[in-house]
Amino acid sequence: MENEKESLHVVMFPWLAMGHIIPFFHLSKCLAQRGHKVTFLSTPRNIERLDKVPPDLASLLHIVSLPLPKVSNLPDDAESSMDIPYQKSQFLKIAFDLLETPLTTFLENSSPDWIVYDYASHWLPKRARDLGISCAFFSLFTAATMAFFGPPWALLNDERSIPEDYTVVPKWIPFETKAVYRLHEIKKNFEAPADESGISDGARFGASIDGSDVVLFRTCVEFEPQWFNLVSELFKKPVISIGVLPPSVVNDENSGSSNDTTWLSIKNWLDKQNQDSVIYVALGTEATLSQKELNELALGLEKCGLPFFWVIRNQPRHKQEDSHIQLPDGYEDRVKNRGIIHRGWVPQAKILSHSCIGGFLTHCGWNSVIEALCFGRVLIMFPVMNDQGLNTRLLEEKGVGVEIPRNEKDGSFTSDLVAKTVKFAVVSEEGESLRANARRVSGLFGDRKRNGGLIDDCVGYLMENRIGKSSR
Ligand SMILES: O=c1ccn([C@@H]2O[C@H](COP(=O)(O)OP(=O)(O)O[C@H]3O[C@H](CO)[C@@H](O)[C@H](O)[C@H]3O)[C@@H](O)[C@H]2O)c(=O)[nH]1
Repeated sequence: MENEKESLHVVMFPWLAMGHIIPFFHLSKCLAQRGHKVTFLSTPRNIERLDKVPPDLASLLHIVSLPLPKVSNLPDDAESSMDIPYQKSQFLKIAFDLLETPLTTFLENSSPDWIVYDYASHWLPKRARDLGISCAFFSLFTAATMAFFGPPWALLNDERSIPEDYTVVPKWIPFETKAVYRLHEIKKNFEAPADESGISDGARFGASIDGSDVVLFRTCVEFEPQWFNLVSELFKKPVISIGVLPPSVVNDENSGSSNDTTWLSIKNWLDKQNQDSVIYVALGTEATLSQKELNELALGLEKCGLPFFWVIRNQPRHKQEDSHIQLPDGYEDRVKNRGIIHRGWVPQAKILSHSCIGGFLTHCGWNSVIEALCFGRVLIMFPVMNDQGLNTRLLEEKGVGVEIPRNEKDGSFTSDLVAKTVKFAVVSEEGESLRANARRVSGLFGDRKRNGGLIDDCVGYLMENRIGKSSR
């Protein structure tokens, strides 16, 4: 044990999506806070989008930029899923796969103890293993979602090939559950044909899990115990919960983040609203709406009569066909003072932490759900794609939110049902049990001590189980 280092060097390598880069960066800070060296790898434009490294962590947390190789059909400045329409995401994966060589060179030169990686880099475990580096696959998806996706053998063989296959409970789930996709949700996932990058997302997941030494989950085991036990069995390898990484909005106030001016003007409006009254509306960084869907959502918010703060993401600049999508004529004047439409990036966790927020109309991306439940906000659920439908089913079962009713096949919905669902969740007497459940769950999700303890345990595991434990 004489040569054993007392601290780790961990390399973090997320997929090129803000919903992945943000939690990888968050975990990086947690590791550095515990005295470990961390190298966070991403591409230049994504690195610019990150909050600054806190000065007290600068000596341990290093950001390294890997230029994204150019590929045809991918605009030069597109470096994350937020920059392109979903249908083009396979081209981003082609470029990402070309990072295999520069990443391997980096690993050869830096010899870290561990690399923590995401689902897209299916080639990474083999490269790391050849270099004697331990591999941790970091799941930014719930255990329920990962169990539904399946064990590596099912993923690698692309057991399911048509959307309908995903609307039934798979054979490897041994208990009753409603956690399946609706047809309209899974059809969206089929809009990015895998053959362009040569490998399906399922196979990427399969190889990433299969090649790992351990799977880390960003989840709360008490929230989904049955699912967590199931993934341990399905993956046939160590599976660890690192907790939910609750957002640290108080500390961020002093981080000098570029969001500060935006935040001050948003806070100014939020401060004027009554407690528990405002609907925060945001659909993450990837989901897009058709013109008809945008209209219905807008009219529903107008009809509900409650104050709202709606973040509308700038459509990807390269999505020509969407450039005409607009709010209904005169809408912003009609809802003026009661409804704020914000275009562009906002400090979402800070908004959700504000006491005026009475509910969150969300697409149910797992980061958004965690942020909302840390602050006990009831969910009005509007899943669009990816894992969002599966999250919605789990959250409905847990009684912390209600889904806006939609046609199962084509996803159509009405503004009247948007208004009715919002009012049910946020102000109705019948909705009180949902609100109480969401507040109760914040005791689990927002418990910093318990979540911090899980990171400590994870660090202990990484220290004990690195391949080159006593040789570096
Ligand atoms: O203006 C914005 C927009 C987003 N965010 C943050 O960006 C993250 C967005 O993540 P999420 O809510 O999970 O949505 P997506 O960006 O859509 O996330 C992708 O990644 C998630 C994690 O794998 C999946 O659950 C989603 O389905 C997938 O679309 C959250 O931390 C938000 O707080 C901001 O801070 N400000």
